[in-house]
Amino acid sequence: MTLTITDLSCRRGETTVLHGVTFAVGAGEALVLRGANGAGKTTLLRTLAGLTPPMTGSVVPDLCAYAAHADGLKGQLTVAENLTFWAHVFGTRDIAPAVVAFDLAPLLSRRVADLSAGQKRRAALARLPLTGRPVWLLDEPTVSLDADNVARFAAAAGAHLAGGGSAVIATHIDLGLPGAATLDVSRFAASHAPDAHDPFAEAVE
Ligand SMILES: Nc1ncnc2c1ncn2[C@@H]1O[C@H](COP(=O)(O)OP(=O)(O)OP(=O)(O)O)[C@@H](O)[C@H]1O
Repeated sequence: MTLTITDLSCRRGETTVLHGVTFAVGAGEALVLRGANGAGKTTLLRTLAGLTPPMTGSVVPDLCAYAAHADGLKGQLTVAENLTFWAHVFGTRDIAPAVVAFDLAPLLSRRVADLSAGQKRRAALARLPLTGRPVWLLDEPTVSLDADNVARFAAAAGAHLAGGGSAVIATHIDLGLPGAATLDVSRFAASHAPDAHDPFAEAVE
């Protein structure tokens, strides 16, 4: 499965942030998004995930599992209850491989609200394989993780790729994923693109 994105324009609020985004990510491949703070990495991921409709181009949210900045877990439920709920939603049965991959066994009976930031992050990331979806969209997935858990996450992402999945990742650290390509979203900055409605735009440039 190849995720092919052509001439995508992405907005945040009323503002067009990215214009003409074009890339492809094949099975087994990862694309690392680069760009300064505010360049539009989160905006692109949210658009790919279907949370914000694109202004031009199209996306396929049903192929994608999105791990956002926010963990999105139910604080009053335990880790086991959160993962079981998630597995049920996506029709997967067995949470055990995800529990092992993210070392969650000691935390299964703990309420998510009582966990540390890194523990919450591990529980949130463990939902990715439970979706069964081929494209992982990851927004700074390693924030709050210690070195051992960064390595665990990199191994889980590597296993996902080895199994024919793909990933689009905004990250400032090198996860060491083999063959990962990079895309600097700044090249698609809408403010750099001529405005089709502004006859003077090209003259100004
Ligand atoms: N809710 C919002 N409404 C309007 N504009 C927003 C909103 N959230 C972010 N923006 C703006 O959209 C632009 C792109 O932000 P985005 O979060 O996609 O950048 P980013 O590359 O992910 O940045 P960072 O590296 O800081 O996480 C920025 O100019 C930002 O100020």
